Amino acid sequence: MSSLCIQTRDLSKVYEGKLALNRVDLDIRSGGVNAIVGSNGAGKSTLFKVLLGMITPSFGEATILGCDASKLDRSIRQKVGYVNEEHSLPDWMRVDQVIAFQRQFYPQWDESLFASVLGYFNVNSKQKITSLSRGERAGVNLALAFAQKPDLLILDEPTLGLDVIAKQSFLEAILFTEVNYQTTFIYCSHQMEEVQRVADNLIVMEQGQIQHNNDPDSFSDRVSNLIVERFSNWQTLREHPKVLKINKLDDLLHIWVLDNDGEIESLLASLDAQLLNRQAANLEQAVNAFLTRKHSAPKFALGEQA
Ligand SMILES: Nc1ncnc2c1ncn2[C@@H]1O[C@H](COP(=O)(O)OP(=O)(O)OP(=O)(O)O)[C@@H](O)[C@H]1O
Repeated sequence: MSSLCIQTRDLSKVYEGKLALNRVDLDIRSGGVNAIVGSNGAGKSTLFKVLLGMITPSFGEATILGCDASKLDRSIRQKVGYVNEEHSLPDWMRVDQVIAFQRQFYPQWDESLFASVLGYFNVNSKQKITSLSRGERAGVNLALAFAQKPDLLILDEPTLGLDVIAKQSFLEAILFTEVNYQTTFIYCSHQMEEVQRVADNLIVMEQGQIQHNNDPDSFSDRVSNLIVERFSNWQTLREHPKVLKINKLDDLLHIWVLDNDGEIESLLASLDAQLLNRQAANLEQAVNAFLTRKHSAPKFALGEQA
């Protein structure tokens, strides 16, 4: 059995009365690619910041590579890479100066890995960081993180702003590094096709809690789509805890159900609704339906009457 690279118990973070992490118990095994998905504000970045010792939890515990996250020493920090969503870099430096600066802190620094990742971006090493485009800045940041050859690489929305080719290369770099250097990846993304392609494990966060921590297929298997003819009081189904979302399509309703055990079918029969089809969800549909359930929404959607 492989060891755990992350373990949290009862981990909670409250910001000025706002609960961002709600008693999170999370185990992540060493090795493999772990994708974290969740709505905006679900607590993904907060979780990363606690794990990296950048903020202190309100209560509970977090361990990273066997060490208390609030007491990480240099030897552990050298084994952990982090790329934040802003791709923050020292704007006043040139690219080659940033490389020289970073390299000295990482004994495992791999120049050829740096060059391979950065090779997908048209970056001149004499350029000032401030002159880089958003995608180029992301490219430099990712190349720096990969070149450190960390045991654990945490990436917060790494592909935001990358073009299609750069995105593809980034995914290939993840797979290459994972296989060749046994790096554990934890990255959050809103792009399900990416997650489908690279993730061995899927962590779904909702309102500061972990709702799934297992392989992506087992999550898709939990969601099914019941297609029924539209009936008069269908809106009442929206309140059912197993109903994630209902789409109206012409005279049909697509009812997305979590952990379907036949209860919704029985309910439909009692309402004289005709079930036309039952379909399995793919990963994108499953995540989309799941996150709709508790997603913030205005009292009246755009175009609806108050
Ligand atoms: N410094 C802060 N002060 C107050 N509230 C905060 C602070 N940082 C985050 N929050 C709140 O905590 C919650 C979780 O935020 P977090 O950034 O962790 O979410 P996220 O899942 O990373 O979201 P996104 O996908 O939009 O990046 C949000 O409701 C956010 O408004």
